[in-house]
Amino acid sequence: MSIVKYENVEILRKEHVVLKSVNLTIEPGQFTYIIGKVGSGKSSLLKSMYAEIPIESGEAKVLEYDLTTLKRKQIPMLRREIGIVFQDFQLLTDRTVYDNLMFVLQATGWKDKTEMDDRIEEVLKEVGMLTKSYKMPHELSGGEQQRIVIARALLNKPKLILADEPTGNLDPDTGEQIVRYLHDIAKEGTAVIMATHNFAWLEQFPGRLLRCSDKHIVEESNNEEKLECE
Ligand SMILES: Nc1ncnc2c1ncn2[C@@H]1O[C@H](COP(=O)(O)OP(=O)(O)OP(=O)(O)O)[C@@H](O)[C@H]1O
Repeated sequence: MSIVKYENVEILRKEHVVLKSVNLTIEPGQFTYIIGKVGSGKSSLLKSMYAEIPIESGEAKVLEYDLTTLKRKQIPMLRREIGIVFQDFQLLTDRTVYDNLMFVLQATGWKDKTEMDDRIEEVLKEVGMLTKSYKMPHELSGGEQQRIVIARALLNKPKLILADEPTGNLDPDTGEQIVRYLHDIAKEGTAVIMATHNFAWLEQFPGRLLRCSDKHIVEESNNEEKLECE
């Protein structure tokens, strides 16, 4: 089963067409970059995938959910299966890393305390942040916070991760580490879609390249071998 299947989709923001005739299929384990100018629709495309923006026309499926008929009460179920790494979903500043992660587990129906602790430990280990679980977010650097955001996105073993400019505010080395984590996650079978302005990453972390341009999604390359950048 494809992770995302869009056919002839149109995406509007306040009655203004942002993207049209979007035909896009994302398969498990695919690592996809979305590039394009400021305001070209990268975030809007990703937001449509977690039902933040409605799909006005066309056919759109994400995992087993049909976005065109999705009921409001199904949205949390869909989001539980997607890891979201977005500026709009920062860590809660009033609680520790551990409590941030626990909050998500509780909100998504986990009950067994030992299982919850084990899962928190696993995801923190995965992003190299095991020793930071009792830190408050403000005690962490931007890169460390972003790693925790990724750990949080991994909690429910998502089949899809949507990341919007995950390296935006980071220095190049820390940014590289973040892309490396996401790329490794894709190698283990999770589809990752990452909007970015910096597609130089492609050299180091091969993937599929889509461009938002002139209200369309253009496939620049679908070759996961090492690619030449512009
Ligand atoms: N909340 C909103 N309400 C109405 N229009 C919006 C909203 N957010 C974005 N838009 C419009 O939708 C279009 C696409 O914006 P979007 O944020 O998807 O672009 P982007 O490619 O992600 O840009 P950036 O590189 O700046 O993140 C722009 O014309 C923008 O003005």
